[in-house]
Amino acid sequence: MEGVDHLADERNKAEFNVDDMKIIWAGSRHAFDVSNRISRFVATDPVFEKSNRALMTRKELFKNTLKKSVYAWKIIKELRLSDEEGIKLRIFMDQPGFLDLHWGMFVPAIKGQGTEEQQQKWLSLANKMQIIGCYAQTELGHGSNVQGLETTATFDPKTDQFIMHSPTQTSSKWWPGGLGKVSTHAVVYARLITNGKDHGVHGFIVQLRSLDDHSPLPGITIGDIGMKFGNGAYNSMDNGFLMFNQFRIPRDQMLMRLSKVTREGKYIASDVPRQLVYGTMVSVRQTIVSKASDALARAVCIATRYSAVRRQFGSENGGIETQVIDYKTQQNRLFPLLASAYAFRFVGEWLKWLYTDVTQRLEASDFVTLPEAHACTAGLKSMTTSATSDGIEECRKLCGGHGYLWCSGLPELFAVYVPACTYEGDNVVLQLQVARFLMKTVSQLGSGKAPAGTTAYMGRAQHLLQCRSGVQKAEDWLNPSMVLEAFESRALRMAITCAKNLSKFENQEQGFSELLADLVEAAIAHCQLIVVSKFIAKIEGEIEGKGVKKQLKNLCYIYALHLLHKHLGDFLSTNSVTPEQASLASHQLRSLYSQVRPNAVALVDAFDYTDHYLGSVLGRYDGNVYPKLFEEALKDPLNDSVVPDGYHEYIRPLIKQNFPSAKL
Ligand SMILES: CCC/C=C/C(=O)SCCNC(=O)CCNC(=O)[C@H](O)C(C)(C)COP(=O)([O-])OP(=O)([O-])OC[C@H]1O[C@@H](n2cnc3c(N)ncnc32)[C@H](O)[C@@H]1OP(=O)([O-])[O-]
Ligand SMILES: Cc1cc2nc3c(=O)[nH]c(=O)nc-3n(C[C@H](O)[C@H](O)[C@H](O)COP(=O)(O)OP(=O)(O)OC[C@H]3O[C@@H](n4cnc5c(N)ncnc54)[C@H](O)[C@@H]3O)c2cc1C
Repeated sequence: MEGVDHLADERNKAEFNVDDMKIIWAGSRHAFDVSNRISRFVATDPVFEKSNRALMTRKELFKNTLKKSVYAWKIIKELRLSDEEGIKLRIFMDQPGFLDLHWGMFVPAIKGQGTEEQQQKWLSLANKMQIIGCYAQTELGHGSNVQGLETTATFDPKTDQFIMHSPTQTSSKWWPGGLGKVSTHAVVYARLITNGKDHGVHGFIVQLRSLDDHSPLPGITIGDIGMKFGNGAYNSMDNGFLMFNQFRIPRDQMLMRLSKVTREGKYIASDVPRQLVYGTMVSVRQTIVSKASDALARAVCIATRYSAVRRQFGSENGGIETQVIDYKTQQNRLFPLLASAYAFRFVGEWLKWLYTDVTQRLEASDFVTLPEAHACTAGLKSMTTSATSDGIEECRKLCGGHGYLWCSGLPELFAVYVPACTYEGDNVVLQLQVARFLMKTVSQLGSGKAPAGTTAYMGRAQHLLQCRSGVQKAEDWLNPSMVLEAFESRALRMAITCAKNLSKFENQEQGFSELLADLVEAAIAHCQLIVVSKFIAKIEGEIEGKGVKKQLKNLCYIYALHLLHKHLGDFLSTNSVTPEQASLASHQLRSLYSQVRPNAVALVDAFDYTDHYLGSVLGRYDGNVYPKLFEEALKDPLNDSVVPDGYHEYIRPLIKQNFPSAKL
C-alpha cells in the first residue's frame, strides 16, 4: 500500500534519537543540512533519474552521463553552489563521469604541483570548465610501478619545448577516466629527459583535443579502452588510452613547483622530498576512506531494511513468520557491517584531519609527518575498500534471491564500487607500503627516536610484548583499554615477528619478497588497530543526543570484537588472547547483537539516504517491497509483449519439432 510505513514498528522500537545520530553521521549540523538539502534536490529532478540506466546501451549511457554532468555544472553555476554543495551534488547524482576526474584529480594535481603562475593560468580555465582535464598516469604496461612508466618528455633546447613520446605499445596511457572521449587536457606523467639524462617521472599539462572541434591534436592517438565489469555501472566513464608521437608542448607546461627545467635545459631539483609528486594520489586515497563508509552504508541500509521486511519460517499455528533479521546468523553477518560503516566514517573524519595537518606542515616545509600520512592514507584506503567490496557482496547474499535482482541496487553498487580495490593503488601494493613503514619503525625502536602518531604504541614494546590480556568475564570486552591492548599487542607482535624473520636474510629486499604475505597481514593488523582506536576515541569524546552514545558504544565493540573473531588465528598465535578470552568475546558479541537489534532500522535511517540515492526496491524507506518488485518486473522490455520476439523463429519450431534437419 502506498503511503503506509511498513517499517513503522521497527522505527518505534528505536532507543535513541535518530535526528541526533544523523548529525553525528554527517559530521556536523551544517554538513547534515547540506547533504539533506542537496540529496532531496537531486532526488526530485527528473534529469537525475537513474533507474533506467541498466537497459541503456554503452553509447546511450555515455550520452546520458554527459547530459547529467553538464546539467549538474549548470545548476552549480546558476544557483552559485559552494564547493561543498557542488561535491554533494556530484555524489548524489551517483553516476561516474568525467567531472570526477576533472575536479578530483586534474585540478588537485595542478594545485599541488603547479607553480603560482601555472595555477593562475590553468586553474582559471579549469575552474570555469573552459578546459576539461583528467589524470593520465597509468600505462598499459605499468600501473603500480610508477617509476616504471615509459612515456618520455624530452627537453628540446632549440625550441624550448618538451617532446612527449610513447616509445612502445606498453607505454600507451591506459585507464585514465575521462580521457577516452571527453577531456581536452590531461596531467600526464612521463619520464623527464634533459641533456640525455633521465630524471624520473614528472607531471606535465598537455592539451589533447582541439577546443574548436574536439578532434585529437596531430601527434595524439586517443580512444576508449572498452566495456568494463558489469552492465551499466562504471561504463558511464570513458576510461581511455593515449599515445604520443613526438608531440610537442611548451617548457612551461611541466608542473614546476617541485622541480624545474631552465631555458638552457638544466634540471633543478628542489629540496622537498621527490615523493610529493605522488601528492594527488595521497589526497584522493584520503577521500576514498570516507567514500567507503558511504558505499558500505548504502548496502547495509538496503540489507537491514529488507531483513526487517523479509519473513521466513517460524510460524506457529498459522501465525506470522520470523523476520529474517531476528536470526542470529543474519545478525552475525549484518551487524558487523553496520558497525564497519560507522567505524569507517569516523576513521575517515580523522584521516581528513591528518591530511589537512600534513598539508599545512608541507606548506611550512615540515616533512616529518609525510611518511605517516602516506602509510595511513595507503593502508586505510586499502583496508576500507577491501572490507567494503566484500561487505556489499555479503549484503547481496543477506537479501537472498532478490538481492541478485538489478533493482535491489546491490549488483550495480558492487560493480561500481569494486574497482576501488584497484584504482588509486592496488590494495596489496598499498599494504606493502604500510609494511615497509612498520619495518622501518621497528628497526628504529631503541634508537632513542620514539615512534609517534599511529605507531606510538610501538614505543611501549616492552610492555606489549610481555603483557597478558586481563579479560576475565564477557563484560571486560567492553573495557576500551582491554580491547586496545589486545589489538596493540597483536599488531606489534606480528610486526616484530616479521622484522625478526626479515633479519634472517642477508639481503633485506630478498627477505621482503619472501615474506610479502606475512607483511601484508601485519600491515592489516596495524590498520585495524587504527580504526578501532579512532572509534574508541570517538565514543570517549563528547556526543550529544538521547541514547546516541550508547548505540555508538555497542557498534564500536561489535566492530572490534568481530575483527577479533575473524582474525582469531592472529590473536591466538601471538598470545594476545587465550581461547577462553576469545570465547568470552563471542559471548559478548551475541549480547551486543541483541542490543543493536531493536535499533537496527533506525541506525540505517540515520544515514539519511533518499530512495533515489539508494536506488533499491529492497531498501525503500517505507519497506513496501513486494508490490514494487512486481512493478519493476513489469517494466522490463521482455514484458512488453506476452509472446516474445523469437517465438516464431525458435520456440515454435522447437516444440513442433519442425526445424530443418541438421547437417554435419
Ligand atoms: C575515481 C578513480 C580514479 C582513479 C585514479 C587512479 O587510479 S590514478 C593512478 C593511481 N596509481 C597508483 O596509485 C599507483 C600505485 N603505486 C604507487 O603509488 C607507488 O609507485 C608505490 C607507492 C607503490 C611505490 O613507490 P616508489 O616507486 O617510489 O617505491 P618505493 O617503495 O621505493 O618508495 C620510495 C619511498 O617513497 C615513499 N612513498 C611512496 N609513495 C609515497 C607517497 N604517495 N607519499 C609519500 N611518500 C611516498 C615510500 O614510503 C618510500 O619511503 P622510504 O622507505 O624511502 O622512506
Ligand atoms: C576503474 C578504474 C579507474 C582508473 N582510473 C585511473 C585514472 O584516472 N588515471 C590513472 O592514471 N589510472 C587509473 N586507473 C589505473 C589504476 O590506478 C591501476 O590499475 C592501479 O594502480 C593498479 O595498477 P595495475 O593495473 O598496474 O596493477 P598490477 O600492479 O599489474 O597488479 C596486478 C597484480 O599484481 C600484484 N602486484 C603488483 N605489484 C606487486 C608487488 N610489488 N608485490 C606484490 N604484488 C604485486 C597486485 O597485487 C595485483 O594482484 C584506473 C583503474 C581502474 C580499474
